[in-house]
Amino acid sequence: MKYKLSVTRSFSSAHCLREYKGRCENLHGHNWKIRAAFYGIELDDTGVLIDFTDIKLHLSKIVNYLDHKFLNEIVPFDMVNPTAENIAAFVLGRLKDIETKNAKVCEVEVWENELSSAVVSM
Ligand SMILES: Nc1nc2c(c(=O)[nH]1)N=C([C@H](O)[C@H](O)COP(=O)(O)OP(=O)(O)OP(=O)(O)O)CN2
Ligand SMILES: [Zn+2]
Repeated sequence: MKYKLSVTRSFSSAHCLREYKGRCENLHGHNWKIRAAFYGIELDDTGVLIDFTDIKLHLSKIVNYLDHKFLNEIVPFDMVNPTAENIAAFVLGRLKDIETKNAKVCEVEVWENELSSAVVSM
């Protein structure tokens, strides 16, 4: 069997898309939502793949870094366009810090709004 756990957080921040031909090149904001998923096949002795609390804590730290910021001014988005795709990839990379023997980060989904999201997966 395979197990997949998800934790979701939200934050608000502003961005503008460089080289974008349209209104999104102008400064604007979103109420972003992020879902991070871990997968694995082996549970520990307590029946847990990875503690939701560990994911929540780490995801909250990442979200705090992004919250109420102008994303284009903070690393890595001072160099990399702050698209939903690039934000998802950034969060996925940071979540590798809490991977365990049993649980690996497999997917991050970032919503710009209720209707549009980007998913990056391993
Ligand atoms: N593949 C991607 N496409 C776009 C991204 C992105 O991150 N990845 N980002 C944008 C802009 O951020 C833009 O703000 C999105 O605009 P839009 O889709 O028009 O949505 P709005 O939140 O502005 O609301 P609407 O009311 O639906 O216009 C563009 N594309
Ligand atoms: Zn936008």
